Amino acid sequence: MISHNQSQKQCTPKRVRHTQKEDITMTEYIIETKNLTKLYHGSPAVNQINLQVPQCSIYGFLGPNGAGKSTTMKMLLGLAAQDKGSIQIFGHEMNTSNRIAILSQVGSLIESPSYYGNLTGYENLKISCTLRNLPHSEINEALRIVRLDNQKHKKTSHYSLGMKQRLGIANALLGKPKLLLLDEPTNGLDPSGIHEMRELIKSLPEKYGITLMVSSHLLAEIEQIADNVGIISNGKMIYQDSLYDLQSKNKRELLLRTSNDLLAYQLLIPKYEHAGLVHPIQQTKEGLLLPYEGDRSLGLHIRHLFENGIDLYRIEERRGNLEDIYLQMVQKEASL
Ligand SMILES: Nc1ncnc2c1ncn2[C@@H]1O[C@H](COP(=O)(O)OP(=O)(O)OP(=O)(O)O)[C@@H](O)[C@H]1O
Repeated sequence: MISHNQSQKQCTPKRVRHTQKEDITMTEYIIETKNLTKLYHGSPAVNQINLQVPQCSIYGFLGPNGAGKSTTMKMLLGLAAQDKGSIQIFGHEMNTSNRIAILSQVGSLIESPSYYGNLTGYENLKISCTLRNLPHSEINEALRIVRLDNQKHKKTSHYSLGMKQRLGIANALLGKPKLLLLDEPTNGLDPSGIHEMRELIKSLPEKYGITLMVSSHLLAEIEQIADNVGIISNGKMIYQDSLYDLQSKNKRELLLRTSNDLLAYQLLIPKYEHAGLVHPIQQTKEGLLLPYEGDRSLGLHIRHLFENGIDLYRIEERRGNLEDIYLQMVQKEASL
């Protein structure tokens, strides 16, 4: 059973700002790699990455297909040998003598789990406990955390894909790990399965003090669960910071809907062109998209429109599309 202590909130997720490295001690990173590199046939699948996963966070490891996410996770789990660089987990540099002890506190779901279909979820976990020399008493609590306790006596051949994935997480939770590595855990799930998985992942740091590293090729997925983000492309880490910092890269804009958008455009454009901006206003189906303005200059614009007989129906603050920023980063790396 996940112990009483572990069920209590042990830590709150830290939103570490990587721009303030001087404030961060080494032990605040539960995983830290230095120049971690993996070569396949002489070319790097993972190229000198310095991963920094803060304790009690959900670290979203984002990158397109083939970027090197699985290879990185496999190296962290000792399933693939690195060619260069070092891995530190729980503050200890991994080597042949401490690897097993460190990894005994790490749970993972790397590939789609396979089960004995004619056995129940409970029986499958029982086998896993026996093989890993873990007490069977942990099984019920792990099943409860992933909300499969009502389905534990069903054969796994009758489980949905979402249930199989959650059983995989229950299996990873056996042994009460402090760290969980999940490789694309929502792959192939339907919207309700994705929602359940997302809620489960989000609950783990606060409720059970578990740090998670979760990979995905979908920014929208990572955006909904992660505190910190690492973006990998072509084997290289091209961005690593808090999700908040990534989101703040989004430029703010204002959407204006007026009684006469064309005239409003003609009235406002000279004000921006005087300031030297090129194509500052976009005419869209929804209205005019303007650069973000402070209260005073926005007030002047509104008065100008009003004095020219234009009614203002709506002003909304908009953020640019984070997906575009992500794609630009990835495409820039791919073109180098
Ligand atoms: N065993 C292997 N032998 C040779 N090349 C490999 C091997 N495993 C992975 N690669 C290559 O390494 C690169 C990174 O693959 P990896 O599976 O780590 O990417 P990924 O980001 O996890 O992608 P996906 O989202 O598609 O799973 C790819 O070019 C892949 O073809």
